[in-house]
Amino acid sequence: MADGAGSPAYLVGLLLAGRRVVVVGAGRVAARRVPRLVEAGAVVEVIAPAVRPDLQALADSGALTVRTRRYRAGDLAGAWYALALTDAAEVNAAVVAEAEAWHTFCVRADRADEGSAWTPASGHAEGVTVATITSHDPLRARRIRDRLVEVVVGEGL
Ligand SMILES: C[C@@]1(CC(=O)O)c2cc3[nH]c(cc4nc(cc5[nH]c(cc(n2)[C@H]1CCC(=O)O)[C@@](C)(CC(=O)O)[C@@H]5CCC(=O)O)C(CC(=O)O)=C4CCC(=O)O)c(CCC(=O)O)c3CC(=O)O
Ligand SMILES: NC(=O)C1=CN([C@@H]2O[C@H](COP(=O)(O)OP(=O)(O)OC[C@H]3O[C@@H](n4cnc5c(N)ncnc54)[C@H](O)[C@@H]3O)[C@@H](O)[C@H]2O)C=CC1
Repeated sequence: MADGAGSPAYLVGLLLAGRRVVVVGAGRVAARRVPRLVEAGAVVEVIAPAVRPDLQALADSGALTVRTRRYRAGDLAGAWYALALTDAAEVNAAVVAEAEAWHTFCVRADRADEGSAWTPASGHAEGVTVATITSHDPLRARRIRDRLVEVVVGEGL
């Protein structure tokens, strides 16, 4: 990458309301990201053999669908966006490969460069959404996000 080019990602705001999003894996990373997808109005399907209780509770409330089983080829059919968030590299690779075949943008949690989308650190304040992407430094992205939210609130921007 050229010096100063920054992250290779092109930042975009997806309007996901009513659109199918498939999340493979239902652990810690999924628990952080799935509520944001639900807030965006996405039609979320979570697929995993072991589902965290907070995600199961969201499913029980009708906010999303859970399939308590392993990922199978074909699960991404009709998805606009997908997230490969399992702790098994070969499964995440298979999900990304299926997403490529469908031309569905897909995050890969364990090896981000192998996916086709990245999750920014995002925040909301005063009717504004801020989002930050670094280059493989998520904790820095989180710090910058927190500061941007403070500035929006504190300075009334
Ligand atoms: C590139 C990206 C792609 C993507 O995943 O979308 C990615 C990738 C990876 N993250 C890894 C690790 C961690 N990520 C977090 C946290 C966050 N990660 C997020 C985003 C992104 N992470 C994408 C853009 C990031 C950017 O470049 O700016 C945030 C901002 C947003 C969100 O997740 O919602 C959220 C913080 C915001 C919040 O908290 O609000 C923590 C902390 C924690 O989990 O508590 C750890 C443990 C760190 C430690 O312990 O040091 C690993 C190694 C995995 C492994 O070891 O296998 C990879 C893999 C790789 O870089 O290839
Ligand atoms: N990108 C990021 O922000 C971060 C990425 N990671 C990485 O992301 C991955 C996931 O991390 P965690 O959520 O902490 O893991 P976790 O162990 O909490 O959850 C893993 C989930 O994957 C599911 N799973 C396993 N095999 C599956 C299969 N065949 N089909 C469908 N689901 C399957 C499990 O049932 C479980 O729900 C790990 O590789 C970890 O290193 C970790 C922290 C942050």
